[in-house]
Amino acid sequence: MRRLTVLALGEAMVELSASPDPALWHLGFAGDTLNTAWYLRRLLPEGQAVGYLTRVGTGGFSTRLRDFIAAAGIVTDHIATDPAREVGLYAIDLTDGERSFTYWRSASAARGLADDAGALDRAFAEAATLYLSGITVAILPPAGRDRLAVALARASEGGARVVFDPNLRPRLWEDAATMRAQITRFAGLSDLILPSFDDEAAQFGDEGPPATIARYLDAGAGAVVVKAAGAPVHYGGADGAGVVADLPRATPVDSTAAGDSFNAGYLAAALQGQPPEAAIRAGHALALRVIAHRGALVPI
Ligand SMILES: O=C(O)C(=O)C[C@H](O)[C@H](O)COP(=O)(O)O
Repeated sequence: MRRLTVLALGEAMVELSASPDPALWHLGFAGDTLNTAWYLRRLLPEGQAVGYLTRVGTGGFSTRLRDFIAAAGIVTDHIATDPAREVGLYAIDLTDGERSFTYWRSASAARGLADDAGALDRAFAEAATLYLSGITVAILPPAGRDRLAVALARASEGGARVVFDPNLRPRLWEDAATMRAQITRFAGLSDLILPSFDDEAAQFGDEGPPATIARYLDAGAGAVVVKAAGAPVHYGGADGAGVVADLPRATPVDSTAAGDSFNAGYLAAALQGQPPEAAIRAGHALALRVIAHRGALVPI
């Protein structure tokens, strides 16, 4: 038995989200893979441990972030410290409930999360499922991406399952061609990919969700579930193929973390043995609750 049911890896940041009073901003903590880990911790049974792997600094905000993750019940043993750097920050701007982000993260400690190959191997050996995103890869220097790919391939050979959300953020990448090449590379190392159709269409030119599925299966992914913001969800690959069409829709208060929470709902259901269609419904139901509130992490 591996100690961790899921180990998520990536960057957690200080989050500023607007409040009804325009002069007041709410300060929280979030980051795409942390959001998924946070919801997973709430959805999985007590005995199934969820861990988070990142790097933080030594200052007050870093300490508070680490305490926040621990207080959520997430295992923090794989959070390393960089005495020379600090955690990043992002703010959510809302236009009719649709979110856009402003980042201050270019020198964050998390950019070094793959600096130590031995630490990656030791952490990955403890986890049954490894969860990462395109943002996890985007923030790394080229050598970090290579170390991460090697460690994931080794873990996969050792029996770990790799789950990847491409979470395409062109602004975080040096250029679009590198983004597409690296996303395709990490997709090829993954057992399950959870892309969002609008982003995939914009960056890869996919004509419909079946094209997204075909492209990622061609890249070497095991299975693909294409999120679609309330439109029918298509899935294909090793777990079977189909479309879930009759999903309820809602107007978001804040769409932040819709995708991250869908992933948590999907994974929690799949880890309890649910088939893809039931897992998709569980993911969608959680995302609907999350977009009814401001900020990425909302009480459920
Ligand atoms: O952009 C980043 O680096 C972040 O991690 C900030 C956000 O918390 C997530 O990106 C939300 O993700 P969505 O589910 O796509 O709304």
